[in-house]
Amino acid sequence: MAAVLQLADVSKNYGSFQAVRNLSFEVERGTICGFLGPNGAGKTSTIRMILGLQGVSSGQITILGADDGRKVRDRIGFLPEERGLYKKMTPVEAISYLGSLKGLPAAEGRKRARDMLEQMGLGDTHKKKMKDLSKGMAQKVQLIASVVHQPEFVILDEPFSGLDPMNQQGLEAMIRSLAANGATVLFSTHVMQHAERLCDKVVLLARGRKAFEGTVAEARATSARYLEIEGALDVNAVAALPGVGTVETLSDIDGIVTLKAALAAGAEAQHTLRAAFVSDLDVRRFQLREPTLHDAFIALTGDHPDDDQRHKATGTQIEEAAQ
Ligand SMILES: Nc1ncnc2c1ncn2[C@@H]1O[C@H](COP(=O)(O)OP(=O)(O)OP(=O)(O)O)[C@@H](O)[C@H]1O
Repeated sequence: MAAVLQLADVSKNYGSFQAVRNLSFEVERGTICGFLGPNGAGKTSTIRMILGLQGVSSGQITILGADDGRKVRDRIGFLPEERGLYKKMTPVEAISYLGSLKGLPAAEGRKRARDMLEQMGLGDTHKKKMKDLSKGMAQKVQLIASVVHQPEFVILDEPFSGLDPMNQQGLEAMIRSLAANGATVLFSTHVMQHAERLCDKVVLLARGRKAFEGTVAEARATSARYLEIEGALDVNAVAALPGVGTVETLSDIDGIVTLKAALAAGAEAQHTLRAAFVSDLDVRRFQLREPTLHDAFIALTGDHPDDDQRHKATGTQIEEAAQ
């Protein structure tokens, strides 16, 4: 598959501080790539270099065959992290104006703006000024403005931030439909769940360095499966069970603890559960969890990309021990 974006050994220094370090990765045409990392990892700096909005300190970037994003700006759609559209314009005016800067005729821009606003549930905002829209609404308008000229390559910097869960879902659908129509999408986020659901590929960034590049499944496979065990339990007794590696206490409420126990490669969770009952441990809940992208991120970088998401994990429940 042809790469529409290639970064080769790219670094960015701000004075003596190196925000991006020897970063190399590729994005193939027609795919959705998640650019992941906690706050301050260097995502925005990288995106600005990709777009040619700031120069690289060293290394090379090729985007849509060009050596500078500014040369192909009309073929790119960009949603910046800093939002704020022309406050006195209506959404239709703002969208068609930004489209016109990318070569889209005004009448066509207004028509597309009306259709896209309708699709995004903003059909009744036509007469309002941008300044009178809610933050989430204004963000959706800005998003529409960034893709109204139907760019080949869409770059979105933290597009999910500031949107409620319903609108986040709508944005996920929009990103999928952009890719289904042939566009390439690169979006940055520090919330792993969006990337987990959407991405063909993820690039994990930690303190300016690439920690991982590959599919979501490949990222997950770098992390161990684990057990979540709840009860009046002694950590050392759980650590001594067969197949169990390191044990972490997730919560302790009046002596009822929830433990996260890493499962050794090839170990059978059922075997561990049986041993727990034979040892007469007070197990009230026992679940086998598959590692999430979030778990993989922590395993790969030692960083927590988003503390709010820390305890959320999908998994297969083997058994709930009745009490
Ligand atoms: N113009 C600048 N001058 C000096 N330091 C900067 C500048 N821009 C960014 N930095 C620093 O570079 C590092 C990376 O910032 P960047 O905004 O690229 O990260 P990010 O991953 O996009 O984070 P966030 O999600 O918080 O925006 C941070 O430590 C930031 O303070």
